[in-house]
Amino acid sequence: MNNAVLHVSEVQKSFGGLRALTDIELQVEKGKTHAIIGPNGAGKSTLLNVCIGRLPPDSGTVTFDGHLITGRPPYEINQLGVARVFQTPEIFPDLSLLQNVMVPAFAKRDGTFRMSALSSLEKETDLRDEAEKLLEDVGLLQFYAKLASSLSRGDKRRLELAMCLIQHPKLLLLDEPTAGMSRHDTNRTIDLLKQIKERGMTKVIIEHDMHVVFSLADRISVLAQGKIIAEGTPDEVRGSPRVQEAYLGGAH
Ligand SMILES: Nc1ncnc2c1ncn2[C@@H]1O[C@H](COP(=O)(O)OP(=O)(O)OP(=O)(O)O)[C@@H](O)[C@H]1O
Repeated sequence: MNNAVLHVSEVQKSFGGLRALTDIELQVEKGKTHAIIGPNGAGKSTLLNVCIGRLPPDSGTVTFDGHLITGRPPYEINQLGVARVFQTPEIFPDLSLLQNVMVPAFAKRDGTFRMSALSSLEKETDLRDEAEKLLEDVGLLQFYAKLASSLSRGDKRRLELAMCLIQHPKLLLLDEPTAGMSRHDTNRTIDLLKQIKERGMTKVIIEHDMHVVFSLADRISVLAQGKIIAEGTPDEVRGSPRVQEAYLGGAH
């Protein structure tokens, strides 16, 4: 695939005697939404952590936007344009929602962020306007002055999404972005992620909710026991007997 912005090649990762990833090949095309699905313990989060530099692979390479990023620390990979939303949201609990969204933009622009600079943050009207717009997009504007610690888990997830979007990443990695959300909020998040796609952002989504996967994905890779057992369009994956046997089953 010539237009791949993310290319994972021959990646292996073990934890002691457990092989979490075996010979992983993944190519994510620019501007597309690529879902990674698979049963619990299949290796999805491990793969994402390898891509963002949180875990070094035992062997193999990860290339992003022409840069070899294998073994580089997470902040360097982030500076290259990779942002991610985690299963457990990583937010600043003692800051307001608005401050939470502004901090990553400030940090990206200046390279570092000092808490002492926080009071000057809110005087940056362009940044503040953009942060408010993003809070509106994720449905949290009415709570902008509240402390982030007061939010539900699903709302923290949406706050973290806004914190990612203000960085204007080239690649957004989402680990179960709708977990803990009501069906209404899930659908709202799907709509938001569709809008982001229209802006040309590439996304990799790990998701258990097949409604979310089939609403958003251009391509799907299926992981089972650390191996990619299928890759293709949603229709191809849905029709694969191997996938049905390994994962989708009757329940999905
Ligand atoms: N830091 C770690 N140390 C030891 N084993 C780990 C570690 N992280 C993951 N594992 C193991 O590696 C395997 C893959 O885990 P991983 O979390 O990547 O799966 P997953 O597909 O994301 O699962 P889930 O859908 O439940 O989040 C599992 O057997 C898990 O127990």
